[in-house]
Amino acid sequence: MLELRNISKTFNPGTVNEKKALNGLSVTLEDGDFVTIVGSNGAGKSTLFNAVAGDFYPDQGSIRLDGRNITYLPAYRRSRQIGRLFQDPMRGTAPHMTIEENLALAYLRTAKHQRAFFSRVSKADKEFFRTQLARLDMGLEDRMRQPVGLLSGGQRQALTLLMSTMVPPKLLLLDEHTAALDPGTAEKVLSLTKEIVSREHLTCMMITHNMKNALELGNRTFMMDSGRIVLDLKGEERKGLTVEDLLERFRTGAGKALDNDRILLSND
Ligand SMILES: Nc1ncnc2c1ncn2[C@@H]1O[C@H](COP(=O)(O)OP(=O)(O)OP(=O)(O)O)[C@@H](O)[C@H]1O
Repeated sequence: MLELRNISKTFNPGTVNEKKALNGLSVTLEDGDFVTIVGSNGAGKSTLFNAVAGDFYPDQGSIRLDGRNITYLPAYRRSRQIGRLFQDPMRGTAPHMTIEENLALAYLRTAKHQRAFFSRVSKADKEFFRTQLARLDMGLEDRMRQPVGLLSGGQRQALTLLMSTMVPPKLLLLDEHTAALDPGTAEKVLSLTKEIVSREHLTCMMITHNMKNALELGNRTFMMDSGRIVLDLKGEERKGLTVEDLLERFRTGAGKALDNDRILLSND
């Protein structure tokens, strides 16, 4: 589904601030892979997502999505096939528009349902939105005419998740999408994530600083350091691993201890 070949990206080349954020990274994701990603501070996790989403073009290497070379495809054209959630629940939704209008925008802009005018949201579309919202189990189906700005962070993040997956994307990128939520809400949004990814059979990558989540969710875990994937754990090798095992494997793979202040500060 996703094939990255020898991707490199250096920021501020030739200056004192030069930083090699991605360093010849190669990996292939199979259809339906749900990969959790952990790593040290500045390992290149978000940069990897930025490269895949097309926020910049890599200095070298190639990116293929579902067999198509998208290395130099502009971000706005990839966004129809790649869903993305960020840590900040305020990103991804328009606060002054209603829940229904936000859903309609997300729905109508996808290739399959692309229609010229917003006014063409049909009664059937609205009913579809209502059913989808009810699945979130947050009562949002009864608040469809309310502006999104009135929702809590967790409700907004759940809505963004719905907007990104209502028409299943080829790839879903989750960049610490529950890190800014309180523990109870984070758990709820994570369980929704699990449910949607499994129901829609999505191919998904999720960056997390929660090592337990990294092992419990998905079928595969990448550990990143210095712009590379130093460990790619799946199948039997991944089963039964504890957080301590994971830290030890990282130490062996990267030749140093995992250095991430968010992991160290979290009580998870
Ligand atoms: N646009 C940019 N300009 C300059 N440097 C950048 C840019 N984006 C990222 N970097 C640098 O590239 C390196 C990788 O950053 P990235 O945000 O991908 O790390 P990360 O693994 O997501 O880290 P963290 O867990 O700390 O969020 C860091 O040293 C960062 O400062």
